[in-house]
Amino acid sequence: MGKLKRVCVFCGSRSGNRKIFSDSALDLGRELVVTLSLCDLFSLSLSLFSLIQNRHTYTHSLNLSVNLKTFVRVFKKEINLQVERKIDLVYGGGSIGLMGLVSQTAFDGGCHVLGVIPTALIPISGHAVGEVLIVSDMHERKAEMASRADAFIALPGGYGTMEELLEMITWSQLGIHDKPRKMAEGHDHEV
Ligand SMILES: C/C(=C\CNc1ncnc2c1ncn2[C@@H]1O[C@H](COP(=O)(O)O)[C@@H](O)[C@H]1O)CO
Repeated sequence: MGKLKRVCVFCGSRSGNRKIFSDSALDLGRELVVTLSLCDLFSLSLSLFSLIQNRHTYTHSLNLSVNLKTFVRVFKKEINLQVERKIDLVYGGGSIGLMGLVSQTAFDGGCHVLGVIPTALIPISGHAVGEVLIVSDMHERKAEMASRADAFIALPGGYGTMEELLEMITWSQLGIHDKPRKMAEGHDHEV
């Protein structure tokens, strides 16, 4: 499978009564962003340097300047790979409940956020961040979300979340798509 560019997140329109629910929404938002801390950068640089040192100890008689050049080249390449890992989000729109938490976190971290919302829900869904796609009904919404995402993740939620996830699983069973699905309900269930 190629690199994930955009994931569709189904999640509660409320935050639920357990801290783990909102924590999982915040964690997922951060995972989409992935910004390395200085500490991450430092440990990554150390491990890369020692890797290159070890490799070159066998081939050259420990030529430090060669190793440093190689280190800088590999480090730059590796850093770009890591820092540029932004995965875009498509979700049900609005700012209520877990939907608000995951979308705001991804948006603040620089991910593109697309909320797909039926006209009738706009008045009860709160202000959305990012791009908003207004659709006529729930069926059109689901079709848009499904076609624009490379994978589906379900966070904790209620009947709405369950229904959306089950439909994606059913579509997969029917061969309508073969996109990965993952349910994160506090624990990690593969579905
Ligand atoms: C009825 C309530 C809020 C309605 N507002 C919604 N706005 C946007 N999207 C919604 C809304 N309600 C449900 N959805 C969709 O279903 C999923 C969440 O449903 P759940 O029952 O809360 O799990 C979500 O992924 C949306 O796509 C006040 O609760």
